[in-house]
Amino acid sequence: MELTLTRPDDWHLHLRDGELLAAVAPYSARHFGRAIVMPNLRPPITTTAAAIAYRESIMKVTPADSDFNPLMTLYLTDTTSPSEIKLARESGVVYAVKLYPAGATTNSQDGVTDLFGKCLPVLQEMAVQNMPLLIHGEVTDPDIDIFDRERVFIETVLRPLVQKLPQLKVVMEHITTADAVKFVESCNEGTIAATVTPQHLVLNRNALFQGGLQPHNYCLPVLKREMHRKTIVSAVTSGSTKYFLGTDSAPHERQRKECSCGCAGIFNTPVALSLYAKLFEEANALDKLEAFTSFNGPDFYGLPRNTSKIKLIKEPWKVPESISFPSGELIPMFAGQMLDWQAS
Ligand SMILES: NC(=O)N[C@@H](CC(=O)O)C(=O)O
Ligand SMILES: [Zn+2]
Ligand SMILES: [Zn+2]
Repeated sequence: MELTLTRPDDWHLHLRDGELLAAVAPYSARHFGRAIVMPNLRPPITTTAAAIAYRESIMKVTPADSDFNPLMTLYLTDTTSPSEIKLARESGVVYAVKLYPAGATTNSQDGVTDLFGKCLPVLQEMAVQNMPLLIHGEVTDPDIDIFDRERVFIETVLRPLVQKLPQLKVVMEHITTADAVKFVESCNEGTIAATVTPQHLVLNRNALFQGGLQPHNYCLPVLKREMHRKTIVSAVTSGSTKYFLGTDSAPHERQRKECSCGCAGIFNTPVALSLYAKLFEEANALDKLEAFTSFNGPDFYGLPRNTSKIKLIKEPWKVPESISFPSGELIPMFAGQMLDWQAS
């Protein structure tokens, strides 16, 4: 079997910098037309000037024969100014602003400590500039069970935010719960949307402990119960335009995953399209795959859909065991396993 799709975009991607950037960028450029590039570097990308410089370093390692277009984001802090949002909009390079609650995930230590107390003027300016807010939607209170942090964030931050600023475009990134699906369904189309990763569609939390601790299945928000996975699968395969592809591919060098306190993040770019296709096939919804991978994202961002195509062929292939780069190696999601769909 063979499918031809409009070239997909990745609306949530970590490209990192330095050697890691050079190692992973070609994998994204091979399959995706554009990607929303996350700003959680050290130091984070908090200004338009830094975003422009970061984009140049991505372009330097993008293969010459690809027209991969990185769409940049700014990292929201307690001190981001409304004028920075104006600069970002005028740059034509920055397409969104990312909210990391301080302490919620990898490199979020410079994130926001009090969204309504510190960031309202910036959020208002974003609504005026039609600049989407992308959210890592988890509370950081250590007393809240880690499996409940998304649900509590929806109740305490997201719903009040949408009520206060109904004009602001919001993407709830990497949704993991039935609560998130219910929230997105209750909101206006075109204003609130969600990205969904391959891992949250094909794995539940058992995958963290299958036969022993599995660090390469560890990401944030952490995998949830099967009930949540099933609800997310139904939502994305329903044909709703509110959901779109965002891999959240988040590479960490092998030793930083396989150690006594491993980093959160799954390097899934090499297998992402393959897994999305498998999932839609199993749900008997292959006819809805292209909207999820290639239409809903650009439509939400108000950008043109890609014009070039990509082929997905149902032919078994083996995921590499590891991918080396000069100072280390990366273990991709499903390393060494056989998958059905191949993208080319
Ligand atoms: N998803 C992850 O587990 N990690 C991401 C950060 C994020 O997207 O939350 C990373 O940058 O490593
Ligand atoms: Zn996140
Ligand atoms: Zn991410």
